[in-house]
Amino acid sequence: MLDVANLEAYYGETIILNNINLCVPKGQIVCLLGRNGVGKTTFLKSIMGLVKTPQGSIKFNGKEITTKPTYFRARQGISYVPQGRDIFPQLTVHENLLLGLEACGGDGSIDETIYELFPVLKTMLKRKGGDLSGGQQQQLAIARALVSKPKLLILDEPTEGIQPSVIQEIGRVIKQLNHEANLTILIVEQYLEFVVDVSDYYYVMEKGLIVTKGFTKEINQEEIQKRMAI
Ligand SMILES: Nc1ncnc2c1ncn2[C@@H]1O[C@H](COP(=O)(O)OP(=O)(O)OP(=O)(O)O)[C@@H](O)[C@H]1O
Repeated sequence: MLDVANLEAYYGETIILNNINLCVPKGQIVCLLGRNGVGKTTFLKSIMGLVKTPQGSIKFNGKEITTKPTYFRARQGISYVPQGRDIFPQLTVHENLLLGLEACGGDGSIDETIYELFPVLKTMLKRKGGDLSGGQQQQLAIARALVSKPKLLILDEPTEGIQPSVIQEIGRVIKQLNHEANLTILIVEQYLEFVVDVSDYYYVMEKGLIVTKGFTKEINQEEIQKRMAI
C-alpha cells in the first residue's frame, strides 16, 4: 500500500534521511523503531509532504505522491497522528473530532463506530481538549484521524508519556482496527514491548538509515533493545 524507495530528506544542508526503503503492505501493521533524533518523525513528515524530499519516491496504492501536497495525500486516505497529539486545547472533544472531517473535504459526519472504539470520548464530548489526560488526548487524536475513514493510519509514538493501562487500551484498539476493519497502520515507536504486541513487521532506524528489519514474530528483542540503548 505504501512503498518508499531511496528516500532522502534534508534540513538545510544536513541529511536527515539517507536512502530509506520501507514498505507497508495492505492490511499489515508496520513499526519503525529508533532512538531519539534518528529521523523517525522526519520520515513520517516526508510521507505526509510536510518535509521536502529531493530524492526518492513515495508511492501510495501504486500512485506516485512524492511531489503532491499534504491535503492531496490526506484525501487519498493517509491519516497522520503527530507526536504530541496536536489536540486543540480550547476546542471541545466534539469540535476536535469534527476537524478530522477536513481531511476528506469537510463533508460527512462522525461515525458511531468511533465512540464504540473509544467509549471514554463519548462521555466527554463537551469537555475542552486541554482538560483531558494525556492518554485521553492520545485517544482523541487517534479518533480524529479515523473520522475521515483513512486507508493508512500513521501514528508517531502513540505510547509516549502515557500510563500502562491506557497503552494497553490503545494497543487493543489498534489491533481491533487492523483485524476488523483491515486498516493498514504505520507506527513510529520506541517502546519495544508495544511493537512486539501490535506489529507484523518492524524496521530499525539509526542516523537516518534503516539498519535492520524483519517479521516481528522473529524479532530478537535483546539485540533491538541494545540498538535502542546505544
Ligand atoms: N525543523 C528542523 N530543522 C532542523 N533540524 C531538525 C528539525 N526537526 C528535526 N531536526 C533534526 O533532525 C534530526 C531528526 O529528527 P526527528 O525528529 O526526525 O527524529 P526522531 O527519530 O523522530 O526523534 P524523536 O523520537 O526525538 O522525535 C534530529 O537531529 C533533529 O534535531
